[in-house]
Parts: sequence; structure tokens; C-alpha cells
Amino acid sequence: MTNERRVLVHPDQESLAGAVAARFITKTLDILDAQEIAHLSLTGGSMASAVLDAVWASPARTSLDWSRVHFWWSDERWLPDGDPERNDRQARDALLDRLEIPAEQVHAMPSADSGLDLDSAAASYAEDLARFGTDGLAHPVFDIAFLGVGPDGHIASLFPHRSGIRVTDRTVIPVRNSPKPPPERLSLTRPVINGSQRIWLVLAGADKASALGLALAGASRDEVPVAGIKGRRRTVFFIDQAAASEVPEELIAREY
Ligand SMILES: O=C1O[C@H](COP(=O)(O)O)[C@@H](O)[C@H](O)[C@H]1O
Repeated sequence: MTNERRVLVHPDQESLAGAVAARFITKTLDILDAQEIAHLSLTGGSMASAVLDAVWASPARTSLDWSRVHFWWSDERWLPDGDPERNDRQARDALLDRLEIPAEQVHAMPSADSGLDLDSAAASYAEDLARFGTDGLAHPVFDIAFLGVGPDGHIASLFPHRSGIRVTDRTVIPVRNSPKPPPERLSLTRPVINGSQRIWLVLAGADKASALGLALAGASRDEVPVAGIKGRRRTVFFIDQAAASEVPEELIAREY
């Protein structure tokens, strides 16, 4: 098995979401055949809800024992609980609240009305992660980590030319003055994300083409944070045709 980054292109956003959802269900079934519990990390952004909606719409979702799945997030917007812009709210609406999952297995990052300040919230999520650490790690090894990619190449809340992408001594950081609203956020750090078995980046739209092309052409992670992302076993970019225009042809596998 190769650990090279792969790029799979689908014709449009709808077929992309459906294909990723189908692969997610089958891969999670495989994972749960091999181990008792699966740890999955979710993301926010434009494609995240589309994929989770497609999971819900798939009849195959009933074959999964969701009570053996833990859900985490790679970043969160520092907003009150229930705010529609929160990444966890969007995932709950699309899928999680519709499934039978023990509440303690949905590991949402703290909210702005939790009574914690941003630094304590980061420390609190780090503690939650550490409870599931294995092999001396202070975090679980995610079996699948989903990531969106911003038009500037940011992943989670790790933005270009900011220190966050370089942090290696913590698992969770507070983010202030984010270039994308809201200004305050929480984010996993790169070592935690890259510790995942599989990283699945899902992105669509022409506004993502340039960042993706730069990342795959060897740009630095400071310039284009997604360039610094690589999972332990697999790193797959699931993209639509519109996002593919600057991807080197030899890296592309078309799924149609
Ligand atoms: O704000 C965020 O943006 C990124 C990318 O979002 P997109 O809408 O441009 O796809 C997302 O991955 C991240 O989780 C989120 O907080």
C-alpha cells in the first residue's frame, strides 16, 4: 500500500458528496470489523454538511453500528452552543442528531457560552483528547479525519502565514484574529491531524483550484497549510472537476 497523496475527481459537488458518503460508510464498516471502536474527526465548511447529508440519505447507513463510533472535530468557531455557524451544529443537523449515538461519544469542542475562556476551552478539549490517547500519544488516532480546504489553503483553523500550522507541542490551540470570521476559533494542531490513519480532504469549486494546485506542486505549509497534511496510511483529495483545473494531470484519477 502506498502512502502517496491521491486525487480523485468527480464531475460535480453532488456526485462528489455521494461518492465520499458511500466510501465513508464502507470504510467505517471495514474499520469496525477490525476493531471495537472507530474514532472519526469531522470538519466544517461547505462540503462537510453535503457529505453528512448524503450519508443520512444512503440506505447503507443502517448497516453501521453507530454506537461504536466516536466523533471529534478538527476545528470549531468560537460561538454560542447551537449557533448555526458552529461546525458541530451543522454536523448534528445533517447527521448526528438523527442517529443513535451515545451523547458522550460526540466530542464537540466547547462553545463561547460554556463559561470557559478560549485558552481554557483549548485545554479542556486537549484533556478530552488525552483520555483516548494510545501508544503514549495525548490524543486518539483518528481512523478517518475529514478536512475541508479554504480558498487560501487553510485546513481546520490553521491559516496561511500564521503560527498555528507550526505548533507541535500542543494538541489544541486557541486561534485569535482569524482571517475568516468568526475571529476566534479552536483548532487541532498539525501533528494530531497527521497522526490520523486516513485523511480525506473534500473540496469543491473553482475558488479552491489555486490553493490545491499550489499544495500539490510543493508549496510550503506556511504559505498553503494544506501542503503540510499527510495521514499515516492514506491521504486522499476528493474533489470536483471545478477544483481540479490546476492539479497536475499525472496525479488525477477520475472517478467517472
Ligand atoms: O471555517 C472553516 O473553513 C474551512 C473551509 O471551509 P469551506 O467552506 O471553504 O470549505 C473548514 O474546513 C473549517 O472546518 C471551517 O471552520
